[in-house]
Amino acid sequence: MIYTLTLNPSVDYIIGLGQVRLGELNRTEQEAKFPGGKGINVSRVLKKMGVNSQAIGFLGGFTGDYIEEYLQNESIETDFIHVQEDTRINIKIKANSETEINGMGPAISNDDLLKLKQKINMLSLEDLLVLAGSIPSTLPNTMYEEIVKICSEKGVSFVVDAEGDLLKKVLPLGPFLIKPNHHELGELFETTFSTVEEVIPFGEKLLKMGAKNVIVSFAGEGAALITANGAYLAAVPKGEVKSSVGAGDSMVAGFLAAYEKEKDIEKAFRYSVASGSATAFSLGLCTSEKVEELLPQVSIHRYKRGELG
Ligand SMILES: Nc1ncnc2c1ncn2[C@@H]1O[C@H](COP(=O)(O)OP(=O)(O)O)[C@@H](O)[C@H]1O
Ligand SMILES: O=P(O)(O)OC[C@H]1O[C@](O)(COP(=O)(O)O)[C@@H](O)[C@@H]1O
Repeated sequence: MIYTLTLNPSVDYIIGLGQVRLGELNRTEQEAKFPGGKGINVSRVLKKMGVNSQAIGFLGGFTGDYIEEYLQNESIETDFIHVQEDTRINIKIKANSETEINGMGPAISNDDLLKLKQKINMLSLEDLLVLAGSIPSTLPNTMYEEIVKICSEKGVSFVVDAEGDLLKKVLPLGPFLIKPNHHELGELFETTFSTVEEVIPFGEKLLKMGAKNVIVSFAGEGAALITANGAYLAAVPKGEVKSSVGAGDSMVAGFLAAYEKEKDIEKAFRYSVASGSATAFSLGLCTSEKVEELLPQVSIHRYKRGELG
């Protein structure tokens, strides 16, 4: 069974307007609300692809109720721990560019934390845990490390989609997959990238640090998959971006759904990219039909060393 852990879920409030004028009254021209948070998005896209998962983490207040009900209406299994304060609301502004304001999240008590660890302790060898997104500001930033240590003792495979130290610290324990975007990868190594090829040596460093498979996304510019058996580059489909919120999470879900079915890493990468773009071209997450439609437009080639010139 796949479990997705969202320590800091959100209601994503997406607003569209021509231009944002700071310090003035702005009115929206378009708005939408969705349950959000990286693990929750992974569970929702997995479901669309016919793969069941259980969504776990912390939810609280009216925003937490909204998320739980939404997931239950989509027949997604949930087992959240309920906390006192409200789950956060993340604001996504789509004007001439995309701006995000993500909340810090509710307080989590020691009791709640203990309940979560008990839940993780019940996972077994056949399970896979996706740890995705930020952690509420009251939790120690060793949180992922602690959870991953439990997984590693129990032989549970795990995937991590998180930034900075949260990601770095879990690498020695051997995540099956990590998916930084090019900004996050750049921050890890204190550098910047201008082409997708440039990320490959840094993906290889992450393999040496312990990751088994690394996908680096580069928004509309392409994506790279780096594995012990070689690296692949993907050109992403062209289209109109409606909202890229959840595109990265859709890549993780697309990869896992396809890998679960055929255990073919290159095919899984193709699905991953098609799923990311299908979400970017939608308001909300992708549908499986949109992913299938985009698949032929994802061209993948094996990267040959020296290609960089
Ligand atoms: N402008 C775009 N055109 C086509 N696909 C896109 C575009 N922006 C994002 N995507 C798709 O979404 C994936 C993830 O986007 P990215 O912005 O790199 O990740 P994240 O959402 O994690 O920041 C990309 O690999 C691609 O498949
Ligand atoms: O936990 P974080 O890092 O604040 O991110 C949470 C946000 O990321 C999302 O999961 C979207 O992530 P991606 O666009 O990277 O796929 C939103 O639903 C949510 O608002």
